[in-house]
Parts: sequence; structure tokens; C-alpha cells
Amino acid sequence: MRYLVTAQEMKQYDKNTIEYLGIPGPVLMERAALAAEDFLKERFDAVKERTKVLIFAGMGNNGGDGLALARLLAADGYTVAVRLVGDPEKATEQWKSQWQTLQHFPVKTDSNTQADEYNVIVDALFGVGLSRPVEGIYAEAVEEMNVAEGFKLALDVPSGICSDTGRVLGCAFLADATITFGFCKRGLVMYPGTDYAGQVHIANVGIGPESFLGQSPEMYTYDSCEQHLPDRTSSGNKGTFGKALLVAGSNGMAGAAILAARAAYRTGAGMVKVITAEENRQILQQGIPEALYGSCRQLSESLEWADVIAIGPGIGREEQARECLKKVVEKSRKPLVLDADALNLLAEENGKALAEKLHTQGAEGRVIILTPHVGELSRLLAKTIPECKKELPECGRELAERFHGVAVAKDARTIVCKEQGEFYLNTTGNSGMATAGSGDVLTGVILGLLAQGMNAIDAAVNGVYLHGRAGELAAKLHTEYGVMAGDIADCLMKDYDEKESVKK
Ligand SMILES: NC(=O)C1=CN([C@@H]2O[C@H](COP(=O)(O)OP(=O)(O)OC[C@H]3O[C@@H](n4cnc5c(N)ncnc54)[C@H](O)[C@@H]3O)[C@@H](O)[C@H]2O)[C@@H](O)CC1
Ligand SMILES: [K+]
Repeated sequence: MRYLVTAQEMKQYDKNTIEYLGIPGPVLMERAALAAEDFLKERFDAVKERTKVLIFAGMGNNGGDGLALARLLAADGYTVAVRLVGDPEKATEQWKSQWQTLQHFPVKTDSNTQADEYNVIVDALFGVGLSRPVEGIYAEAVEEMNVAEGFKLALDVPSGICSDTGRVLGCAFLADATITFGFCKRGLVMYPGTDYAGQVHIANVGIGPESFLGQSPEMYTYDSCEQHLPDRTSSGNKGTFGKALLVAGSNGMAGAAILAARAAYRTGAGMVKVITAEENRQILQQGIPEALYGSCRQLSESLEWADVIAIGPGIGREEQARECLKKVVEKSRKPLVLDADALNLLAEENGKALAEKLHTQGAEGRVIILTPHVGELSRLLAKTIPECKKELPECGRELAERFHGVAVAKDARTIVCKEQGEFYLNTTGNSGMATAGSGDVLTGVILGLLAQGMNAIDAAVNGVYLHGRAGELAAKLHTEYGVMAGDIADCLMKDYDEKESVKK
């Protein structure tokens, strides 16, 4: 598990480390600079004589990190120059102290440096203290760094990237790599910040969980399959691994049902039954012979049969779909995944009564997982799409609260939200997954995990992780251009090592 922190959280943890744990600020800064030095030495020690480093330093402690790095590199024999950007009179105390020390080292600090004469550019303009758009001399400095040739390293956060959202404030440094201190900042994994950050390295500078003092970060991610999948009993039969009911596919939309059913099986469900339009019967049975088939008339008895239910992929918004949704809500209390048109139906004026019922059921303990993309989320919350995109965690949480369930807010960085507690931000996947049917596969994955007895939050978190990971494997085979939803379903679990619970 990897924490993702906001600027405010990071500042609080800095403060706690210094004031409560008693580790002085200059020690933290020194460790930050040492980590950055190690990072550069690993890459450039072999060509030290030819390496010329130019560090752009702002007037805050990020600039202070830059000054400390300049000193360490110079002491180690590197050719180093520092370009100050801002008014040193207004610099922080730690910065001033670093500046004093730097005067004893062979570092060029006049303003005549030309970025194109250096082959390593370090951005130490702003870190988590960035508070407004980058303009004027700061924007000019960012522009100069960006057009320069050579390797580009950002300290803590690329200047201009909002640590909390990944948004560009004015303009931003385009790094090859970012070395970030203490904890990974949210903006380094969210878009577009992640593209500006390049490769992200997290340096331990002595700020750890001990510094939380009861206030752990609100967001986390996973970097590998470290999270646990349901145990598989060797003696289990198909009943052991759960009976999953999938209500999917109106006339002409059999593909959605096939994709979701295949994904549920690939994730480990014992039995999958698909309730779909009569017209889809043949194509469904050819497309996925492993699945049981049922018509909409058989929904009530199938609800009895099932352990878990998903409804939505390709159902459309016609009367039959509305009838099915009504039955699923009114005649069952079993764990339920709601996706696609099931969500759109709930957002409609005449879906409000059903939404109310679900809210009550959620409060009474029914497991409810909603998997809206931003458009569906905006309809459900009666907000605009830009509003939802801008505040995806908050909007996801609002939806989770509304249904007393778990909301999977799908975007390039999908966020899993509970009513309270931390958010999971997913970092697996790629642009190849923005393709028709990809969401149907995710619904199947989550359904498959629920069928095996996983709780709602674990099924949602693991589901989006595995779905994204399958997308990465599919892109290896077909490139991001060529990935189709069926490829994602086929790549599910392909690199999962049951014994190690990590990527092979
Ligand atoms: N507190 C600590 O002990 C540690 C801090 N560290 C470094 O310190 C950084 C945070 O330092 P600070 O809090 O001083 O903040 P920054 O150095 O990120 O920048 C803050 C300064 O920039 C100004 N500023 C913000 N946005 C601006 C804009 N768009 N245009 C012009 N000026 C702008 C602010 O008014 C402030 O003076 C971290 O990112 C990290 O690099 C590290 O040394 C690790 C330990
Ligand atoms: K920076």
C-alpha cells in the first residue's frame, strides 16, 4: 500500500516530525538533498566530468532543498550552478541558512547561467508550497527549463503542478523524473501531473507513519497485487465460489453481457447466470457457453438462486430494463453492483423512488456498489461533468453516502469511495482501456470477487486494480491503440501469482 498525500497533509506531517518527534527541519532538508544527490549520482557518476548541473531555486524550502543539493554535488566534484528565482530577502529561514553555507562551496550563483550549457536541470522552484498560478519570472524560469536539453529532475513536485489534484497552475515543469520526499503527493499520480512528473521516486527522509499522530492520509493506492484475493479452497466446487447473477444486454447489446460474464468467470466466480433479452439467447450461448442463460421472465427465480447480483451493462432504458431493475431492488437484498443504464435509470425522475428504496436497503446493510463513469455520476448527482471531474473523490463520496454503499468513480484515475474513511486511487491501466465495453468488464470483475465472498470495499478496490492491470497486459499484446474490451477480459489474472500475491 502506498499513501498519497495532499500538500496540507504533508505539511502537517513535516510539522509533527519536527515539533513532536524532535527531528530538526534542517536534518529533514539534508536528507532530502542527500536522496536527490544519490539519485543523480546513480545516473551520472560514471560521466561526472561531463556532467553540468543547473539548479533553479525558488525562495521557499523547496529552493532550500535545491541549495543543499548544489552544495552536496559540488563537494562531490560535480560542476554545479544555481539560478535564484525570486527575492532572497523574502526567503525562508532554512533557505537563508542553506545559502550562507553554500557560499563556502564552488557553486556558480550569478544570474548569467545559460540553461543550454548544462545537461542536468533541477527544478527546485516550488514544492508543496505552490499556492497560485505560476506567472512572471517564475513562468519564464519554467519555460527556460522546459526548452533546455538534458535530463530534468524535479524536487518533490514539478513546479506548477498542484500537489493535491495534479492540475497545471499556469505552467509547469516537464520532468523526466521526480524525487518526492516522505510520501507520494496525490498530484504526482493524477492527470496531468503524472505526465509532468515522469518517473516518480519516493525518498525516505525520516517522515513516516509515526508522524501521522492519529491523522493518516485520506488517500492510498496499490503498486502491485499485494492486496488479497479470496482464498480458494482446494476441495471447493462451483457452488463454493459463488453464484453470480448478471442482468445485462438488451436486444442488440449481447456483447455487454458476454464481456461482463466472461470477466466474472475469469476473476473466479463459480457460476454465472445471465438474464438478458430473448433475442440475445443464441449469441450469448455461442459467445460464452460457460454461462447459464435466463430470460427476463425468469428473473424472480434467478434472484432466489443467486448469491450476488449485477445489473446494468447494455440494458438500455426501455420499460423492460426498468422492470428488471425494480425487481432486483424490491425482491432481493443480496449484494448488488449497479452499472451503466441501471445508474441512468436511477437518475431519471421516475427512478427516484427506487433510489430511495436502495438508500434504505443500504442503511439496513445491503451491499451496494455503484460504478458510474463521470457522465453517469453527473446525472446521479445533478452536477456538471466538469464539476464531477474536478472533485471526483468528493463526488464519489457523496454518491456512496446517498446509497450507503461503495462508489467506484471511473475516470483515467478511478477512485473508490466509501461513506467515510480513506479513498483508494487506482494507478493501473492506460488509455487503451477507454474503449467500448471496458466498463462491462469491470462490472464482471467486481461481481466475480463479490461472488467469492469478498466484502464490498475489497471487491471494488481489487476489482479496479485487476481490471487496470489486465488493461496493461492487453496493451503489451496489442498496444494502447489496439486494446479491445475482450482483450482486457482475456488478460484478467494473467500475471497473478497466487502464492506470492504479487506481480510475476
Ligand atoms: N518542512 C520541512 O522540513 C521539509 C520541507 N521540504 C521541502 O520544502 C518544500 C515546502 O517548502 P515551503 O513550504 O517553503 O514551500 P515551497 O518551497 O514549495 O514554496 C513556497 C514559497 O513560494 C511562494 N509561492 C507559492 N506559489 C507561488 C507562485 N505561483 N508564484 C510565486 N511564488 C509562489 C510561497 O508564497 C512561498 O514563499 C517541500 O516541497 C520540500 O521540497 C523538504 O526539505 C523536506 C523537509
Ligand atoms: K519543484
